[in-house]
Amino acid sequence: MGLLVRSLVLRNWRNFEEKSIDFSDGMTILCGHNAVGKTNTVEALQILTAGFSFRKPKPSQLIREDAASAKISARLEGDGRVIDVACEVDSKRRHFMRNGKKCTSQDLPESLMSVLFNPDDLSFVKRGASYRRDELDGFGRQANRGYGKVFSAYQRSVEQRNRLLKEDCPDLALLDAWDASVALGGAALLVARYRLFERLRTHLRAIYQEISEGEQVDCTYESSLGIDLAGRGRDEVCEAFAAKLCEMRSAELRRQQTLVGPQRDDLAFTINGRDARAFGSQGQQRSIVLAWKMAEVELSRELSGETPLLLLDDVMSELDEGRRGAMTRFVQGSIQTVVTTTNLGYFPQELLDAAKTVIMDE
Ligand SMILES: Nc1ncnc2c1ncn2[C@@H]1O[C@H](COP(=O)(O)OP(=O)(O)OP(=O)(O)O)[C@@H](O)[C@H]1O
Repeated sequence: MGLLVRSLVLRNWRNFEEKSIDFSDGMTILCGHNAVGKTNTVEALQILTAGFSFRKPKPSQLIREDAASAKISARLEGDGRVIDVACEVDSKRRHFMRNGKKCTSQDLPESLMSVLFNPDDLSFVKRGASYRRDELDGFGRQANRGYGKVFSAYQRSVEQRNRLLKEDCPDLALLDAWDASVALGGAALLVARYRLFERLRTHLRAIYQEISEGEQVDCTYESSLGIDLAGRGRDEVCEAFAAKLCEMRSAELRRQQTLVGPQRDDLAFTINGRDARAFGSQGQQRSIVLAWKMAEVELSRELSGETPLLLLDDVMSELDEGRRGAMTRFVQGSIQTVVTTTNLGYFPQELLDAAKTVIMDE
């Protein structure tokens, strides 16, 4: 089964002064009333595995009110290995450690990746494009350290180019230089992102068909460069990007921002050939996100050779019986899962018998 999270310790973390939790190899259910700290616990697990939090908090928000710093740590065990990961937070930044030595957030997923599914994800198909891009990039950053570096470098170039575009009279020679840098970095990100997308898409199609009794889902990557990225290498994409920046120059000067590139792309889903956003029922759209998360689990396994940690934050109550059943069957396969709920009634007895339940109303 690979590495598993054995235990978690939270100190001055959000609403917790001091809290320790031990996890089972299979499913651990964190059950408790609203605001008891279930999501805060899941967030700590995500930070110690993925290296980031879906809430995108400032460091100070992670520290318990009236405390100066916070610390979370987890012990990972499996296949004869023991790895201790930790994150200390002060008011300005987070400091990561693996086996007592300093490391970066990008080092953590090399030990164990995680896939998180929460109620906000249920509108994955319908929400703004940035939500879908974040999902893809968040997965990419875990799957490959290089992805994170390429992503951050591109983001910095675009920010600097945007700053220049916002000046009263931008220096056009300098803008040319930024165009070259943005096209180069953007092409690297696009090629990496598209490769990841293609592999997720393959799993998505197969899983969706299984959970929806034969309906066909598909997903396309919509590039703001107006090109099909399939089969294109970095040089070709860089050339297309540079040409597009030339074409867009007057519009970008007018609008004072970079209007094309990975930060403008989107994913679009179809069900049996029809646009899932416009025509899909709420249930079908939820099946897409369920299948997408399962696809991330499968691809994590493929890429890292380890089964990721699955974090299901309060989603069981949001799924209808059929989809809850699909999720239940999926987690009954060998994957360590941490689930939060306010109500154990959403879980079949068979699952409750096999799971470890941690009551958090303290
Ligand atoms: N830095 C902090 N210091 C103190 N309390 C905090 C801090 N950050 C968050 N909290 C509090 O933690 C509490 C628990 O939040 P959490 O989101 O984990 O709840 P939950 O158990 O998942 O609840 P629900 O079932 O409603 O989703 C909230 O009341 C929140 O205000």
